[in-house]
Amino acid sequence: MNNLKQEAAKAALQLLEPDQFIGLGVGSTIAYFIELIASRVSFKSSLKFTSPSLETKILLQENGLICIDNSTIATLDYYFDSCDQVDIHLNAFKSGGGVHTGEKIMANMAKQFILLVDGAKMVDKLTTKYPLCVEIIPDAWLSVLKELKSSYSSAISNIVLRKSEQKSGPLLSERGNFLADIYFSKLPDIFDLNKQIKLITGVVEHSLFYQLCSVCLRATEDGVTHHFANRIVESNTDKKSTQ
Ligand SMILES: O=C(CO)[C@H](O)[C@H](O)COP(=O)(O)O
Repeated sequence: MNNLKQEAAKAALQLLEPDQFIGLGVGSTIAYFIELIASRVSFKSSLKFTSPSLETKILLQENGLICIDNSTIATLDYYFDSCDQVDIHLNAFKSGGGVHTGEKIMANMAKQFILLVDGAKMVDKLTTKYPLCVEIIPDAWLSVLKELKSSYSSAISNIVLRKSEQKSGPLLSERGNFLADIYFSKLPDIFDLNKQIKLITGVVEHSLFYQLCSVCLRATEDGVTHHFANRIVESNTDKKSTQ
């Protein structure tokens, strides 16, 4: 599986050109991508990077890549990230990292949001395998919980407030908010879910990335395919040099 993540990251190298401004998400796929950029891209010193994740920012610095403060940026050439699960229309759950608010801001800023996945992450339709993570302003935690339970009573199996393992109490997001995972027994229509959860007062953002992704590079044992919405347009046979 890790090998396939590396293959997806390798295919993404071919999109890079000198002087681009690039956003990067977080996770093992993005860590491979950073290592590959640092070791293989001859024009890496002309590239500028940013990330919503402190972990990724540190990795960029450790690899000698230029990392810019994200609050000073309005446009990116590309935003690269992975996800927990993506459907054939390129809607994705990005719940794992708990940094979906910052990730969504970057996906919106980017001319193109590119997902890098191993084949197993792509499904016809999103499932209940992963929770929907919701960032919530702490004052509103109980009222949001009440509203979620009343609006989705028949569809939700559990709602779990993320807790810190290293100290007692809730885990805080980068913005000092709570993170709650909503587990569904039956996934509501994702068009409605995307809109309705955001309408709850106190919800900052949720981890469903609805119609935000431009292209998904999907690596399987047979190679890397480029998915645009529900079409597979090209296979990764392009050997544009990054040396
Ligand atoms: O969505 C994410 C973070 O919010 C990550 O991209 C997701 O957890 C996948 O990570 P990995 O590349 O380690 O499989």
